[in-house]
This record gives sequence, structure tokens and C-alpha cells, in this order.
Amino acid sequence: MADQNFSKIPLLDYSLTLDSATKAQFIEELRHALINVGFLYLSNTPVDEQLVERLKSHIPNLFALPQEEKDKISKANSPHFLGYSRLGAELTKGKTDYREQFDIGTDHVSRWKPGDPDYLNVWGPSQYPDENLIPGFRQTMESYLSQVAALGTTFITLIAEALGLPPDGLSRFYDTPDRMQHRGKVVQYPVPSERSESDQGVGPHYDAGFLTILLQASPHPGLQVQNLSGDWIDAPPIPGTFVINFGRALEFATKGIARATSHRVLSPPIGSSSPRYSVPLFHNIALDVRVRDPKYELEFPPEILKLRDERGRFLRRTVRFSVLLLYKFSDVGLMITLPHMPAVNYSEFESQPSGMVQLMGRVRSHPDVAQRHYPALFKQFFPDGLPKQGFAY
Ligand SMILES: O=C(O)CCC(=O)C(=O)O
Ligand SMILES: [Fe+2]
Repeated sequence: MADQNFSKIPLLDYSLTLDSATKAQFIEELRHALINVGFLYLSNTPVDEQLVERLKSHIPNLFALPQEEKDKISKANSPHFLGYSRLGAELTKGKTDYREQFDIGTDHVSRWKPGDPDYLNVWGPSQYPDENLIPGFRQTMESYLSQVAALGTTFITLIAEALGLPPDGLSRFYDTPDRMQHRGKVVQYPVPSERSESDQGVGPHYDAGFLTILLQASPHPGLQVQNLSGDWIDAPPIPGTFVINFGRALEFATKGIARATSHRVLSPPIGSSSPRYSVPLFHNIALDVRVRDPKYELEFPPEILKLRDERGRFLRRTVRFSVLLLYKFSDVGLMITLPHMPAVNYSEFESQPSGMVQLMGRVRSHPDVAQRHYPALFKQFFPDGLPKQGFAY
């Protein structure tokens, strides 16, 4: 049996899926990554390499725009939480994340109208900086997001097959493409100053959705993934690959077969000559779906459930204690810093439509945006008024 307590992130070759003679090997490798690791590198994808290089070359210029130009497209303008957020605006596990970011989604027109539930407004148009200041960025980013989102949509069919379902086995979680939006971010992790007390680029967290497709857009290491013993395993950039990881919604929808794995990013070491850059794309499911609603329940073959149970037993024997501690510490940390703040580990997927889970996450991350656009929800989350920072996770 494959080693379940990984010390390396598997690298899968997407081109194996294009030939019926090699596809089965890919599916088997994907099954292992889904059940035992929660992360993989993917090479030889259909995403245009020159487009990726063009995007990478824009990123330093994007962050070098004058602060006032970045602030013009602040998230505070957007009921969809799409736009720019300044350095140090968010906390994870009670500590400040040292990153600056632009949230930019795939093309979308909000379908919310007055009287509809708030969560239908969580998706909508993006904000881009003035074209004259960074010519070509918008077109590059739009093409990039659309190619990576398309890769995600195909990848969902491969996940279904790896879990013993037909290729369209997960399609019930999606709307038609015109009613979907996937959310990208362009992130800069600056080099901390000598006086900095923390190396937290972003603290340990799970992603929320089905899958994340991440471009590590500079050669810096820093991304780390937690294995079943609680050790942090490096996931350094590998040229020509994306990192793919699975989120809590997929874990819930697959009865715990797919693993959502905790990960974090360390800031570049003090003295580094340049910041780290990354571009995650969070591939979403439809807004109305309640993943635990019996109408979405999936039936898995016994041999797949057995693989989950073998990993489960292994997990309990060796590390359940430390996993529990991790949750406990996070709760305690949040209780000390903010008595009214509910701890988030996405257990909301148990009862809420996915759009509501997304909106709740955004409200926590960007209370200032929420106060302006969702005042009732803001009050529920922050009865004592605006905190200094939001919560990235
Ligand atoms: O920047 C990275 O490499 C990962 C970022 C991440 O995990 C996230 O934003 O959810
Ligand atoms: Fe993440």
C-alpha cells in the first residue's frame, strides 16, 4: 500500500489523461493524492505557458502601482469582495498575515436582485487598475483565469473517476458555466523587516471549496503542507507546474474520502532580495448547493470507502490527538482575541448553502466591506463594531 503519511507532494502528469493507454495510471495516482495527501503538483496542463509567463511578468508592476491607484479599486467598493486589500489587513489564527492582494474573479454578472438572498451577490464583476498604468494586464489576467477555470472543470471529472464515480458524478454541484464564477487572487508576500516578529505569510488553514489551482509565480519556497503526523512538508515551486489542493466542501461532499489538508505560507527570509508571488484560483461550486443535503448525496464503491477507512484508522492511531489540539488552540486563540467571533473550520457546510458559506467567510475577512454592503450580517458577526483586522481563514 502507498505510504499514507506523506513526506513529498506527488507530481502528476496531466498529459497521461489524454491517452486511454495511460489514463488509468493517472487516475490511480490522483486517487492516492485525494485520499492520503490532499495536495499534488500537476505538469503538462493545457494552460498556455506563454500566457503564464506574461502574467508573471505583470505581477511586480501590479504591486508597484502607486498606493492611491491600488486604493481606487479597494475591496470596500465591491459588494462582491473583489478588489485590492492592503498589507496586514487579515489575521489567521490570531496572527497578522503579511500579504497584499488583488482578488479578481472570472467574468461574471451578478444575478442578485433586491429581495434575493444576500449570498447570490457574493459573485459579480471584478475591478481592474487603470489600463494605461499597466497595459495588457487585464486581458492577460482574464485569459489566465478562464484557462485555469476550464482546467478545473475538466479536473472535476477526473476527481469523480478517481473516486469510483462516472466522469459527470460531481456535476450536480455545478450550475451552467454562465452561472458560475471562480475566484482568483494575485498575492504578494513581502520580505519582512529586521524588526518583524513573525514569518507568517498566511497562517495554517484549510481552503473552503472543492479545489484550488495555485500558480507559484516566483521561485521562492515558503508554501508548506501538513502531513498526517502534523509535520510541515515543503511544497517549493516546480517550474511548469500548478499546485492543486482540495478544500473542505469536497471533503464534506465525499464523506471524508477526499482530504482537505492544512497548509501555510512562510514569508521570504529576512534579507531576501524580492517578494514571493502567487496566484491561487479557488474553483467554486454553485451558490445554492447545500453539500450535505440528501439530494446531493453520493454513493461510493466499497473499495473507495475502504481506502478512506484505512487512512482514518491510521489517522486516529497516530495523530488524532494533534489534529484535535490544532482545532482547540485555534478556538482558544480566537476566544482570547475576540470573544464573539465564531471559529471557522467550514463546518457551516453542514447546513448552509455554499454561497452563504462563501459570504460568511468574506464577512469575516473584510469586516469593513461587510459593514458597508451587508450591515445586518456585519452586526451578527461583529456586535461590538469594526475590528482592526479581518480574518483570512
Ligand atoms: O500563496 C500561496 O502559495 C498559497 C495561498 C493560500 O493557501 C491561500 O490563499 O489559500
Ligand atoms: Fe490556501
